Amino acid sequence: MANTPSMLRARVKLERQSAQHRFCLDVDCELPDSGVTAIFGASGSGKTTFLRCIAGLERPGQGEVVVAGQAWQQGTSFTPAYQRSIGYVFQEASLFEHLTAKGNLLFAMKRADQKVSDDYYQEVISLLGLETLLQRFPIELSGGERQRVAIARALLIQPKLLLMDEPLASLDQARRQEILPYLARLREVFAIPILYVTHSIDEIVQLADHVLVLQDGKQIAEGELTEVLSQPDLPMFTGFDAGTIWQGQVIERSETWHLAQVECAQGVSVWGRDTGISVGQTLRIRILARDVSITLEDATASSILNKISAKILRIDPDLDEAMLLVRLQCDVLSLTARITKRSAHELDLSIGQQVVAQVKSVALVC
Ligand SMILES: Nc1ncnc2c1ncn2[C@@H]1O[C@H](COP(=O)(O)OP(=O)(O)OP(=O)(O)O)[C@@H](O)[C@H]1O
Repeated sequence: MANTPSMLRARVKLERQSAQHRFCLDVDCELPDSGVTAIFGASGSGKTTFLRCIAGLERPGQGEVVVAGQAWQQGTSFTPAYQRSIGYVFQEASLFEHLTAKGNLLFAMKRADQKVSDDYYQEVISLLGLETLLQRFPIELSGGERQRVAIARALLIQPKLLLMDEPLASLDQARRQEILPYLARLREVFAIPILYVTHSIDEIVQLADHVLVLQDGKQIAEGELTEVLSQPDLPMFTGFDAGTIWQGQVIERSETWHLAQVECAQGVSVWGRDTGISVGQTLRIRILARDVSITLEDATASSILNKISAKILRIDPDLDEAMLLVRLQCDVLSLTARITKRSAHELDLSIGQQVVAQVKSVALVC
């Protein structure tokens, strides 16, 4: 079969057997060769093992790994890890402690397949905001700064593929928020495909274009971000975490109220908390079903700012016996409301009914 150079092809089967435990990874997927693909799943589902197979750090019994038209594993041929053009960023930035940040970067550049141009070096330094950190030793850097150096180091290898294994997991919430914009810019500026392992749905929403979901070593979903995160039958996106993702453009900011308005479809917009984003910028917003309520008519005296006309498409059971998931259509957008069975009964909700969905602005971050 001819390889499709535009896709990242990964078919890996690997079995681990110990006295107490058997684990089998069985993944067969074609991922986009650009943008960020999030590898998502519970602890122990095989995310790191999958990444290690792509990197050549594990040798699956059966497998095919083709990246940018190059077969790294196929039939009996297996390219060792050091010959694969990969940048790998781990949970903890493992920098050489005896070298400055710059020394660590120069060391990586020697490993690059091609000479690193001054322009590329400067672009990486400025993208990760490292100008003032270059002369410091790792011990003099914060966790977030160390991780930024580690990401720069991975980029300076000029890899064909960037693997990131929970790069923010060792950082506190403030440091994560500090690094996320760098990662978002990295996705925009460099055309390197990124496989990004994470447990965090928020990180996926902010960064990923594509998602691969693993459970017990098997892929249970794969596809475009909004499509996968809206699947009602995936256990990790149901119940308390059920939600929908809307993408839109900031059309107004209110400095008085610290709110921003995002238009997500013709005539469908929501107000959320303003984080300083500019008018005209596009962003994704995750609307959790538990932050959406339903009324039969537009209640004028309400604390809720977002009232959206909607039609009921489906009413599904929830993991919690007391709750229901009401699937709504708002123009071309879908939305889910998580309400009690009692409310659905008292409002006498039915499929096809026209209602008003109320979305709490306080729950939305723009
Ligand atoms: N070196 C090893 N030897 C034996 N079993 C291992 C080894 N590393 C991982 N495993 C097992 O393989 C399975 C997959 O582990 P893996 O680290 O890939 O999961 P993960 O989804 O990345 O988990 P986490 O989110 O906790 O990092 C688990 O059952 C784990 O216990």
